[in-house]
Amino acid sequence: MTVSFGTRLASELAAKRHLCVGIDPHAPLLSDWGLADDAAGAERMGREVVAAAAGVAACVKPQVAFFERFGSAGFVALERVLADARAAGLLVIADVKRGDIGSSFAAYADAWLRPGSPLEADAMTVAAYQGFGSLRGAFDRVREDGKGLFVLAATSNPEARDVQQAVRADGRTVAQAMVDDALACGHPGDDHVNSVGVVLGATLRLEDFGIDASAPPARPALPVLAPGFGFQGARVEDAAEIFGGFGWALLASESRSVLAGGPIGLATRVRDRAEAVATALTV
Ligand SMILES: O=c1ccn([C@@H]2O[C@H](COP(=O)(O)O)[C@@H](O)[C@H]2O)c(=O)[nH]1
Repeated sequence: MTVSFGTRLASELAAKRHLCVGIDPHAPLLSDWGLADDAAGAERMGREVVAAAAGVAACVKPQVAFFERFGSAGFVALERVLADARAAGLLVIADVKRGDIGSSFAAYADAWLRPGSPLEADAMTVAAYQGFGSLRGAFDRVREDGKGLFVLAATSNPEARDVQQAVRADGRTVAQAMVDDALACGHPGDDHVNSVGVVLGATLRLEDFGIDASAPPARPALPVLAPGFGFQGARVEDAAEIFGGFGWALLASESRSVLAGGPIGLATRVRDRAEAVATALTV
């Protein structure tokens, strides 16, 4: 049996690595770094982030949109960043937020999770708004190839609450149903951490989404990818307070706040954020 994504993530968390460094080559950031707003600039930033994050952060999260905007050259750049991350032993979460009818979604899973694919990552972000079952094409990748999924549940953008706070016919919010459904999927080898997790924004009050963060962690624990720290306003120092029982398997994600300021001092910024979140989540 393949080693599950949940097992690999559990090792990172056991080593108190809870930081996820986002790789978001925004045009103004590339300019700050003295790089051109092109695929070569995005590649250079991505590879420097990987070098700074290796051994310090649990994972990196390339925001694929910032590579995709350069077309095929952007994908080649991303492939090189992914190869570096794999070689550095970092987990990679491709932030692609894919979702579609089952047959098309399976092709997305093939692109981002199939072993040997040029864009292979360890996990990808997915949207289940066409029904949780539409993600089934990725479940084989989870169970057979040891890959992971992060399902959008309560996202950090303010517009999302119209959809995610809506109450379904079964009385649960859409967000809570995503949490429940994610926990029900996974890999048979997931002992401590589930291979399928959710995205919960750090800027939110989870109770507004019908999510009870005070409950003790499930076993295996639901991994939570939490963007919204740093630039969007949440503080990693408050991670335990915000996420309660979800803190056990929390990945606190920061992109712009770590990338701003250029390559000089990048390693120190990554280390500082990694230490701050580890301290916040140490009970
Ligand atoms: O709810 C969500 C889901 C994903 N994101 C993504 O995370 C990063 C956040 O970047 P920062 O610079 O740290 O704000 C970005 O790639 C978003 O697309 C999110 O922000 N919220």
